[in-house]
Order: sequence, then structure tokens, then C-alpha cells
Amino acid sequence: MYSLTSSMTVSDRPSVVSSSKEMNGDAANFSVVGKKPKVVFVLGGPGSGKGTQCAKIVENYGFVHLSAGDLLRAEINSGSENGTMIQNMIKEGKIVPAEVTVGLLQKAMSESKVQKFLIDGFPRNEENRVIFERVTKIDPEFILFFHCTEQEMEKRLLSRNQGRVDDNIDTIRKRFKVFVDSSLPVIEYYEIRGKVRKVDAARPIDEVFDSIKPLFMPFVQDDLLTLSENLLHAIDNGDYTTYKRLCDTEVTSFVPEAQGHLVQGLDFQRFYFDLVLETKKLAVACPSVQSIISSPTVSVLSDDVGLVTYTRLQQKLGSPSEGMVVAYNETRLWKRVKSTEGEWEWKNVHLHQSKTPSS
Ligand SMILES: Nc1ncnc2c1ncn2[C@@H]1O[C@H](COP(=O)(O)OP(=O)(O)O)[C@@H](O)[C@H]1O
Ligand SMILES: Nc1ccn([C@H]2C[C@H](O)[C@@H](COP(=O)(O)OP(=O)(O)O)O2)c(=O)n1
Repeated sequence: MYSLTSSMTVSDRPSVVSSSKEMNGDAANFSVVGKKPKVVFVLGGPGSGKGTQCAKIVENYGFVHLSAGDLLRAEINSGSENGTMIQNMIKEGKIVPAEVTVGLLQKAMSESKVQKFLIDGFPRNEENRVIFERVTKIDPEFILFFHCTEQEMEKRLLSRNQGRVDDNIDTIRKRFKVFVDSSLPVIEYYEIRGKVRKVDAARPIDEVFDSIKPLFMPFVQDDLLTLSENLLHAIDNGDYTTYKRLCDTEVTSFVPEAQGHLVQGLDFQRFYFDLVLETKKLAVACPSVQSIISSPTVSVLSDDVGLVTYTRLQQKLGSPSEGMVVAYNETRLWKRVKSTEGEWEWKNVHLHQSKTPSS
């Protein structure tokens, strides 16, 4: 079990007054729209399994995979003016000038709504690292380093069968040398700064993935906190569409209004959203509400279940109880399910809310 304690501000239960924080209705279930980009660099020799593991991380943790090699190959295929130069360098196993690669990465990052990136095969040398840092000012969360013997990598590359111009024995040997001479010093640079997470990549695919899962738990915790925050924003804004998207259709809840009864499904909550819309239509003045979440904890209980608990300090303005603060303890249980489109999504499956004894 992994735990995290931090504190953040969120809005509160159904209210006719819009929250000051904007909800992004298009936000994917996993996404952290509007947040500072988070970057994990994925390094390792050619054939160490970077791309293979990245695909699993993307599926499970909602990262955007940016493979520097794939972006360069796409640039060749697009017929760009740099295409021939890139093609020749890749054929020779050489590293393409950093301005080109960083430009492609930067473009891809700026076009992405989700701001959690796995940057694979980068930075491959000091020049890559320095220019990326200078241009983006991003400090990576950590460097995932796949360690594997050359013998094993060679065997994998020779049977990769993706029709790549560089997967032949001569170029493979050159790439190994470039990796040792140019990429290992970058890994050492980050090692000194405590950023390298070394993985034994010579094991079977699923074993490698199991060993890297714990490294991604802080991102899951962050996502669950963000989703709880998004849910409260939706409630605050009377945004039933987002609320419904984030909740399981069979969500259960213990809330004070239900007088100790377990409520199942969305109808009970829907009533409050309808009330908000109705009140808006009638333009009735209504109290504005703001809550502070204090001392949240997020526990990831398994790959598919997470628990978020916090105390909500609710401030009310414009009502008879103006200025009054009410404190609630809330526990939200989140479950990860596959959508009909085959994508993983977190759904709120249970809420337990009670007033704190002093409220
Ligand atoms: N742990 C592993 N064990 C055996 N084969 C693997 C493993 N990981 C990846 N492969 C295979 O090795 C080849 C190279 O993997 P890939 O992910 O493309 O490496 P990289 O992106 O580091 O160059 C692919 O054909 C892939 O299916
Ligand atoms: N940062 C990078 C990444 C890749 N390249 C070029 C040079 C590399 O040999 C090729 C292929 O890289 P890719 O990461 O796709 O594949 P391997 O890890 O070598 O299997 O692309 C580069 O010039 N700069």
C-alpha cells in the first residue's frame, strides 16, 4: 500500500455559484489538464525493451508516449527538408542534432492535452539533455533506466522484424558503441542527482513491468486526488455530465442527508443537480460555497482500487449562516474499470461523508 499526504483547495457540494476554478469538460479520465508537465525519461540500450514497457505504462497509467526515434522516423516519412539528413544519421547509428529532436518533442508536448510524458530514447547525449533543459525548463521526475546485456539486446533487435534500416548487425554494433560513449554519461549525470531508477530489463516482459509499477504509484495517487478534486468541482458547478462520467452508475454513498441510509446509484445526487439548474433558471440568489480540503491521504490498494480521504472545511457566504465553517470527513473509493472503448478509467464507487464531531 502506498500513501501520500498533501493538501489542496477544492470547491464543494452542489451550489448555484460557479467555482473560481475552471473544470475542463473534455478532460480525459486520466488527464491532468492545466498542470505543469511531468516528464519521465526512458533510457537503455537499443533493444532493452523501452518501447515495449512504455506501451504498458501508457495503458496503465495514462502517460503520453513520445519516442524520440519514432518522431524522427515520422519526420523522414513526412518528406521534411531534414528527412534525408535524419535518415542518413539513423542508418549510421548516429545521434541526430538536438535542435531537430527537441523541436519535435516540444511540438508533440504542446499538442497534447494530457501533460504526463514518457520520453523514450531521450536524452541520448549531453547535447540532447542540455538543449531540452534550456528550451523547456523541465526537470524530469526520474529516469527509468533499462539495464540489459548487449548479447540479449542484439538477439532481440535481430528478431524485432519491424523493417528498420538500423536493425542490422553492423548498425546495431555502432548503436551499442554510441550508447556507451554518449548515453551512459547522461545516465551518470542523473545518477549523481539521485534521479535514476535502474531496472533489470533482461527478465521476461511482465516481470520487468511488475518491477516498475511501484515507481508509478505517486502518479496514481496524484491522479486520484485530481479526480476527487474534479468531482467536487463538477458538484460545485452543477456539472452533472462530468459528475456522471466520474462516478460508477451503481455508486453507493453514506451522506448525512440520507439519514444513515445507504444510497445506491446516481438518482439521489441527481436531485441536487436538478435543483441547482432550477435555481439558476429562477435566478434565485443562493449562498456561495467554498471548501478547503485538508490533510488528504491517498492509498493505492491494488492496481485497480484506490482510497482518498480528507476533511472538507466548507465556508458559506450570503446565507443566514454566513461565514460559518462546517467540516466534513469524506472517504471516496475509486475503482479502475475498462470503458467500452477499451480504455482504463477510474470511477468513484463509494462515498462516505460525515460531519466532524465539532461541526
Ligand atoms: N523483456 C523482454 N524479453 C524478451 N523480448 C523483449 C523484451 N522486451 C522487449 N522485447 C522484444 O525485443 C525487441 C526490442 O524491444 P523494444 O521495446 O522495441 O526495445 P527498444 O525500444 O529499447 O529498442 C522487440 O521485438 C520486443 O518485442
Ligand atoms: N534522442 C534520439 C533518439 C533517437 N535517435 C536516432 C538514433 C537512434 O539510433 C535511432 C533509433 O532510436 P530508437 O530510440 O527508435 O531505437 P533504439 O533504442 O535504438 O532501438 O534514432 C536520435 O538521433 N536521437
